[in-house]
Amino acid sequence: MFMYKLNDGQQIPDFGFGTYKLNGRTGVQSIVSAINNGYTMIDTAYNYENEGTVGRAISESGIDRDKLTVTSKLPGRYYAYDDAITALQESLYRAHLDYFDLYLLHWPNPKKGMYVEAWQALIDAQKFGLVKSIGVCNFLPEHLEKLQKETGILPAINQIELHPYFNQKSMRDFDHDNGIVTMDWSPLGRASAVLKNPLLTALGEKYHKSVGQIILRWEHQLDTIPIPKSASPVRQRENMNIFDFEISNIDMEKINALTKSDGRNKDQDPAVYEEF
Ligand SMILES: NC(=O)C1=CN([C@@H]2O[C@H](COP(=O)(O)OP(=O)(O)OC[C@H]3O[C@@H](n4cnc5c(N)ncnc54)[C@H](OP(=O)(O)O)[C@@H]3O)[C@@H](O)[C@H]2O)C=CC1
Ligand SMILES: O=C(O)C(=O)[C@@H](O)[C@H](O)C(=O)CO
Repeated sequence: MFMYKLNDGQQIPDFGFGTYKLNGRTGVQSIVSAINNGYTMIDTAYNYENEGTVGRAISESGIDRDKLTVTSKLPGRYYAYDDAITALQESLYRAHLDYFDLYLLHWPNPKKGMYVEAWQALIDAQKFGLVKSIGVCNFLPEHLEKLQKETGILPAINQIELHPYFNQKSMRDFDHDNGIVTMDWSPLGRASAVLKNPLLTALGEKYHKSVGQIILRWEHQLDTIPIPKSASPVRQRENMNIFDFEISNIDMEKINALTKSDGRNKDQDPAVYEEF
């Protein structure tokens, strides 16, 4: 597995596992299965209310902690400095972990205007050793520029919605030009219509792969990190099995052309959408 080198010197895998909606005992079983299937990076969030589920799965899997990259996220209601530090400590407590490999601001929530204060808390949390790397989700160029201007420190990761119907070319370019690695949420479009797209279906037949594998391979070749979620051990294995083929440049361009300006799954435009 390829490792991305982050702007703070840390390294993270080029593929991960999403856990939104994996909760409780069945969630533990799915996450243990993902770890046994070879996933080494796990994405959770305070707001998924499953950091405990993730922690339990890590312990039941028996894997060494240092073989895993574990990510969690700070919800917008805790963006005041002291609240952010307390929430991060609570996240760690719930997950039964001493540190996160990566901790992200979950949404910029620009109307609330507190993401710089929260970012300062993450900068300090990294110094305290609570987290190895710090990043953001759903940040637009103007939000990143503000972090740079006011703290001098840019995120290591920007986790954004990315799939063939919303390929985020300009945001990817901005991240790349600023040394930020792009990670893809809902990389399979949350199993929406994209999985039935005729071009992707035809490419699946051409490369002898499923539509999901075509999409995830395309995201890999865009130099981004997909983190597909699946409760099913069979689909977990399917989703990881993308490292034995290569999509041609011409076919990459065809997939790139599927993007739509209104292609977001749920109309969550971070310029206006707020989540706490
Ligand atoms: N930072 C942010 O703001 C956000 C972060 N995230 C993170 O990104 C992760 C991934 O995104 P998510 O929204 O879950 O969506 P995904 O694009 O990963 O899609 C998950 C859905 O696809 C199905 N699925 C998985 N594999 C396949 C396959 N090979 N063929 C067909 N269907 C499949 C799953 O069903 P089944 O489980 O039955 O296999 C599930 O319904 C999240 O779990 C979360 O960790 C997500 C949204 C926002
Ligand atoms: O899943 C997440 O990380 C989110 O940020 C949510 O917004 C999620 O995308 C959602 O759909 C909530 O309704």
